[in-house]
Amino acid sequence: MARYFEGFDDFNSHHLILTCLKITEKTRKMVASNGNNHGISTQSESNNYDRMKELKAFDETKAGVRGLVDAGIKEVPRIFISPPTVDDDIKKNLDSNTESAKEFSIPVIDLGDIKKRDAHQRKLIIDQVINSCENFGFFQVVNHGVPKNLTDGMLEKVRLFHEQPAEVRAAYYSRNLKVNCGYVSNFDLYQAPSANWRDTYYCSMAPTPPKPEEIPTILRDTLMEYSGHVEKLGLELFELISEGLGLKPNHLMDIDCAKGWALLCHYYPECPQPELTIGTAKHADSSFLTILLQDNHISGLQVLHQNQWVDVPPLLSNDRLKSVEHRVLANLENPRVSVACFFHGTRLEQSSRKYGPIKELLSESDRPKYRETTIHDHSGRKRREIEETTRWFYSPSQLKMKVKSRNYGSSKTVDKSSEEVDVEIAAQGVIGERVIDIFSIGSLAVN
Ligand SMILES: O=C(O)CCC(=O)C(=O)O
Ligand SMILES: [Fe+2]
Repeated sequence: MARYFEGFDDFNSHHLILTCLKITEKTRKMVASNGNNHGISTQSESNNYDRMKELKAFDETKAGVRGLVDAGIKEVPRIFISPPTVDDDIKKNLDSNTESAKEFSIPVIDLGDIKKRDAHQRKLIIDQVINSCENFGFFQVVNHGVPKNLTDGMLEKVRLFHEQPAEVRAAYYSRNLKVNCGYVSNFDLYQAPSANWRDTYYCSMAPTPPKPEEIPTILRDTLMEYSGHVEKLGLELFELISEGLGLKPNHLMDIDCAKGWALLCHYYPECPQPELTIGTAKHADSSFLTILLQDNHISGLQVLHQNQWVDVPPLLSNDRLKSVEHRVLANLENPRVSVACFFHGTRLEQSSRKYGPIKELLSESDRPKYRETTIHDHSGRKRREIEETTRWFYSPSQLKMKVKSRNYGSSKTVDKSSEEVDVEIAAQGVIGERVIDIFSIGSLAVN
């Protein structure tokens, strides 16, 4: 461990370029001469493992996972190795072409000319959206109105950003997520049980858009153009989903679901031992809606459906009223790129808007199951506490609670009265958690 990062002792912002170059050279030589992992411990070198120190050393390179791969790493460093309790099915599912997984395929919805469709045709599309959301939690859309040259261009620019020399990327590296835009490897590097094989450029687009000069030149124009299109698509989907729920078309917009949103430009470098780590660990998005543009060539995205990991082939997609679990596998051969657009609502501390069950959907027999909460309260520390204790999934159509334990091993569905649910949630200290499930409408992948 010490050897690889030694040269970073004198690392500071004034000497950023010089130092990075020096270390990269030094590391290359070391890899060439030793053929080892630059001193970062791997599975085969388990003695003297100081995880926190290694995380910090990795973070301080500001070069991300791409930097490790460029330095010629041959084994996955231990900080990236997924503990078997969290994802011990990774290896098994690297080949998800199992018979059971093949039974399912992701619904594909054609949104073409939605504005020009008559009421009957529009209703058919809305039904498809709502059914896919309820039954699958994820769907792909085609004819979504985002031009192909723009989606291709966006993916290419993201790739170029992450493949710039390390010293150029390092200038954007920031773990201070209060800044509008930045580059970072693993937002939760110091909290997660293992690091993801992934780097990210992120940009918060609303409610306060970035100043163009805040965005790296290599991404600037394409990112701004793409974000205009993806926002339009998001608003369209919020409208369809509102209508599908039997609400006014602008209901979800009126409650500010589209008011705050961010773009995450992910890059998954090729990985020497993909069976030991994961690109993105299993999770459910906490946004109201996620629109995901994924790589045209490299697969890896999988959605959990009826306890099976189902591949999401490169194409355009989405979910409803439950936030489906998904993950991205690491892969041996080539880097993978994706752009996730999260409509997360107003997360600002000062925003007092509260979210809870949609009142119009409640009735005498369908009473509220959760108390109201603000997005700010719901996210951050509470979110982590929730993940460490219990995950709750609520599908209003089924009126059932799904309880998932942290070790992902057990899952059961139970019917509860609202009083029982409140008591149980209060006991866990996660009051108000329903905001995820009622509004976390899901993920939409675009190609
Ligand atoms: O890269 C992907 O395809 C998925 C990323 C993702 O799930 C996320 O950012 O929440
Ligand atoms: Fe996600």
